[in-house]
Amino acid sequence: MESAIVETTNLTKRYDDITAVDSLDLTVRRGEVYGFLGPNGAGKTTTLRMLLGLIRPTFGTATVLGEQPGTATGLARVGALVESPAFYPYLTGRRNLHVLARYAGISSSRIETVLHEVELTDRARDQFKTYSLGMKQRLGVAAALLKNPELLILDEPTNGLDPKGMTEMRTLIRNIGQGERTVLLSSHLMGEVEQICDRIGVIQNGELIAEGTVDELRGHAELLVRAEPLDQAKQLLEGMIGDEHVQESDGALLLTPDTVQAGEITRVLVRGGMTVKEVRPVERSLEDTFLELTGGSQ
Ligand SMILES: Nc1ncnc2c1ncn2[C@@H]1O[C@H](COP(=O)(O)OP(=O)(O)OP(=O)(O)O)[C@@H](O)[C@H]1O
Repeated sequence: MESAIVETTNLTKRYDDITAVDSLDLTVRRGEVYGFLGPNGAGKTTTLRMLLGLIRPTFGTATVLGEQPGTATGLARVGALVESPAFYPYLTGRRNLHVLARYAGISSSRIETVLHEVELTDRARDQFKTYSLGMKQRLGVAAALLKNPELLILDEPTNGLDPKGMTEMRTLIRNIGQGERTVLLSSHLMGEVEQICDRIGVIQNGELIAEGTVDELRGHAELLVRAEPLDQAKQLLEGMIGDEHVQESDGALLLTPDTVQAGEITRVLVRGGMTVKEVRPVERSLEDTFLELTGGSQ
């Protein structure tokens, strides 16, 4: 059994003096929805194109479904929506899928299944040019699903969609990603990957700067402490848990997680003669983590 559906080692792509992707080591596991998150220009599309064998790495390797990217047997098991797919505007959605299926040697029996999967059955008789952007994008996903792929790769699937289209696409991706099928998608919207992905890889300037589940990346809650006098409380707590775990912010102290319990902190401060006004955990959002990791660029 394959340990990973996608695995890259030192994957690097250079264009002259631009390093678009820099020594990337990422792992996508079977059955998960993996979000490749990063600001514009971070190297997401370049990475996905390497995984599909559309471009060659400068260094490093990638394995997709146990094979090198771009082999015929590998590609038969991978569906992708990386560039906007070309559909015939005057043909219906269904007819367009027929053309693609025939071209790819896929049985037309899949067509109704995929139309149903992307919820386009009701509009399948309409010409492609009458579709909303969201429907066009969903037809693109339907096309990628025709070969019933084990791995579906989607590059910024909600880009350019209105809020309703985005919600529909996100629901669709969650549904597609249930069960055995693996989905790898890129996005620059952290709220989006937080909603739909099981695991996330954060990329910036071509480098993978974090990888993990939403919970792992978010980290544990910090502890907020308000006590008077604050500078004495700070000194006391620094002595107790180390300078690096105590930060002053807005007239309060923020203690990094996994160090001590609220009760213990309170006891120590009170015993030290300080007035304790508040000790409570503060949840970090993934947004905080993302902004921290990427230095605020999005
Ligand atoms: N063919 C190319 N020639 C030269 N530079 C390129 C080429 N393709 C990509 N780049 C550069 O590589 C970097 C990464 O681009 P890439 O498109 O992979 O980023 P991205 O994360 O997908 O961003 P976006 O969401 O804006 O597409 C950018 O600086 C881009 O300008």
